[in-house]
Amino acid sequence: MCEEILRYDSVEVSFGEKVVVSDVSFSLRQGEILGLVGESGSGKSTLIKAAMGLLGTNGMVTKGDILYKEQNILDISEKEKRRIRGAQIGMIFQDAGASLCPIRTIGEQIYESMRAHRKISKSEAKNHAMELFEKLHFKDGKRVWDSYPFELSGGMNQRAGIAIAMLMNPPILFADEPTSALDVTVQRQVINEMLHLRELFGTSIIIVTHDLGVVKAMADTVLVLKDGKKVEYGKAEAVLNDPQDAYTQKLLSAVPVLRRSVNT
Ligand SMILES: Nc1ncnc2c1ncn2[C@@H]1O[C@H](COP(=O)(O)OP(=O)(O)OP(=O)(O)O)[C@@H](O)[C@H]1O
Repeated sequence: MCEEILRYDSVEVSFGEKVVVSDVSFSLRQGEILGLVGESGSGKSTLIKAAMGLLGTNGMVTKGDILYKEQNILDISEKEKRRIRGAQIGMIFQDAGASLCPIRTIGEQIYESMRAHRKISKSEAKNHAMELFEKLHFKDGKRVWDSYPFELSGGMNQRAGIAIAMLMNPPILFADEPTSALDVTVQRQVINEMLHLRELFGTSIIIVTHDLGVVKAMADTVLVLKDGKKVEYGKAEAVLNDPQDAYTQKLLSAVPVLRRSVNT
């Protein structure tokens, strides 16, 4: 069995007085893909933002622990948190294209995000990016490097966003609805790319989605959230094929067909 890399222990998150996530526990092993599902507002994003220290001014973890490699990351300084974000825990969002700066090329943005964590020259950053682009089967990596986000398709921007998140080779990747803004073909491509990253680097991934088709295609384990509480948690096969909870059964009734595949 692979080593445990992340553990949530009875985590409660509140915004002001309002508790939005309560008593959630789970663990993530090296190379594991965990699907975090539930309807809108169930607390999926809040749960992952809690580990990143990105709950904003009125949000905080009010109970429990979040352990990264056995260290409680709720106790560490803001400086240490910044060191973990990006380099240890990478993140990709629903619309990576929108979070890219529109007036700077992808290459400039890659260089800047790498330089924030280590001393590196622009040509070293470029070489590193080209290697990863190649591993991810980008057809024309040099063009992506030189392009502004508006010069690339939405799908290509999203793939570039994943590559940027992976350039520091973080052991954990949080992917928050990474495919929901994409059409089916690119969605498939992005799913395959994340599976490929896990194969190449042993990356552990938490994928937040309301789409159980994506979970079916990717996840080893599934955690179902409802109103901030865990309603079901276990091996993907068991949760998806034999859901015990009525809420999971309801979610499962609207699954589009998307089979597991590693071909690009
Ligand atoms: N900054 C905030 N201040 C106050 N309440 C918040 C804040 N962020 C989230 N919430 C509340 O926390 C709850 C969980 O929200 P969250 O965004 O985590 O849900 P989600 O499952 O990720 O939803 P979606 O699928 O729509 O992204 C919601 O009731 C939401 O209104």
